[in-house]
Amino acid sequence: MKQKVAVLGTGSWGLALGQTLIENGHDVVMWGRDEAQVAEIQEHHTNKAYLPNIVFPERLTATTNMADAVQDADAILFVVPTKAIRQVARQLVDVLTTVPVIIHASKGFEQETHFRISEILAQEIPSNKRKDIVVLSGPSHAEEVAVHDLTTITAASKNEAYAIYVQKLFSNGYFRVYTNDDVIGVETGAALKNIIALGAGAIHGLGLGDNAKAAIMTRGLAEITRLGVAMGADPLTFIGLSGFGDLIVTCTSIHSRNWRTGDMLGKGKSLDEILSSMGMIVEGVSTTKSAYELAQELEVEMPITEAIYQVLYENKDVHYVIEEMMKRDNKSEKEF
Ligand SMILES: NC(=O)c1ccc[n+]([C@@H]2O[C@H](COP(=O)([O-])OP(=O)(O)OC[C@H]3O[C@@H](n4cnc5c(N)ncnc54)[C@H](O)[C@@H]3O)[C@@H](O)[C@H]2O)c1
Ligand SMILES: O=P(O)(O)OC[C@H](O)CO
Repeated sequence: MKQKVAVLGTGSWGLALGQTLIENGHDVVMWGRDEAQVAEIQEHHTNKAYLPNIVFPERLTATTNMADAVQDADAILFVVPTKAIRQVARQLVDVLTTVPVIIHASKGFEQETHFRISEILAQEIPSNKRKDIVVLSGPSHAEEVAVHDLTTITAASKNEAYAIYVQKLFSNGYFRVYTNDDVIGVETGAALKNIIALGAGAIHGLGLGDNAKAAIMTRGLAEITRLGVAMGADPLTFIGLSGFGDLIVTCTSIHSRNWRTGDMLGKGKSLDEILSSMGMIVEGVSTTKSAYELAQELEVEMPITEAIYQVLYENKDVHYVIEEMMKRDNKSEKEF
């Protein structure tokens, strides 16, 4: 059945998902705070800074007026950077006139509080003003979805009916959506893989070999699983799309902002220089800090995260942190 969906966020992922929904026959209005981005979508059906070669369908409209965007909405998709989720949710509550399904497709933890995104949304949007909150997450670069490259993704909710609602909303011939009931696992896998992608990029930038790439991905998955399980996730989720799947794509794709950031760090550029040239959100940088703090709080061993934290936040040299990691006490692969 045709649905009206408001997409909050006019970045690359919001646009690719908005286009997918339009192609599935739904009505979509995008909300963005950036007047220039909204005007470009309205007038030229493009966002040349984020998805340079894509012309979006004319039916994909955008506005800076949130009340207009969410009017009559059956579903509202949050796809702004994690740091903006709480503030955008507060703005939404003031203008909501329907009781929509809330979906989010962002990846990260709130700084300081370490809340997952669905937790922030549940705190800010009263339960009588919304239906369920569903997480949409998996190995999916906007650049590929926007040109209909085959993609698989997960819709996660404790309430199967709403996960199926989101599955049906987005599924089509190039976009296959699976359901999952492990919201914690899906959100933690999605957030934490960005840290490992920073490391995989750095390994590439340093000119290290394929063995090292395999090592960081495999041992990265081990520490993602350790922290995720300590936060209440099902360990099996981490061998699914939002764990292993997203880890592979983010650690190997040239489209990954996190991988590219790591690559440039490995080549000796400074973090400030890299982030200002990127012009797009690199969630792994703030997630590294949250995960480092969470690991200490929950007493979980995360040597790769710790090493990346030291490079990003303590100005340690990449070669030095790799050497220190390799010198750690011998251990069994099965130690958890
Ligand atoms: N790009 C992808 O391929 C992709 C895929 C899956 C998930 N994600 C996740 O989706 C989220 C958004 O990523 P993106 O790639 O679309 O980012 P982006 O950098 O391409 O765009 C971010 C958008 O958010 C807007 N924005 C920034 N701060 C804001 C604020 N305070 N209030 C309102 N809007 C604000 C920007 O103007 C921009 O339109 C991230 O959490 C990212 O990890 C991205
Ligand atoms: O470009 P990245 O590194 O933010 O990754 C985007 C998506 O999370 C990949 O699934």
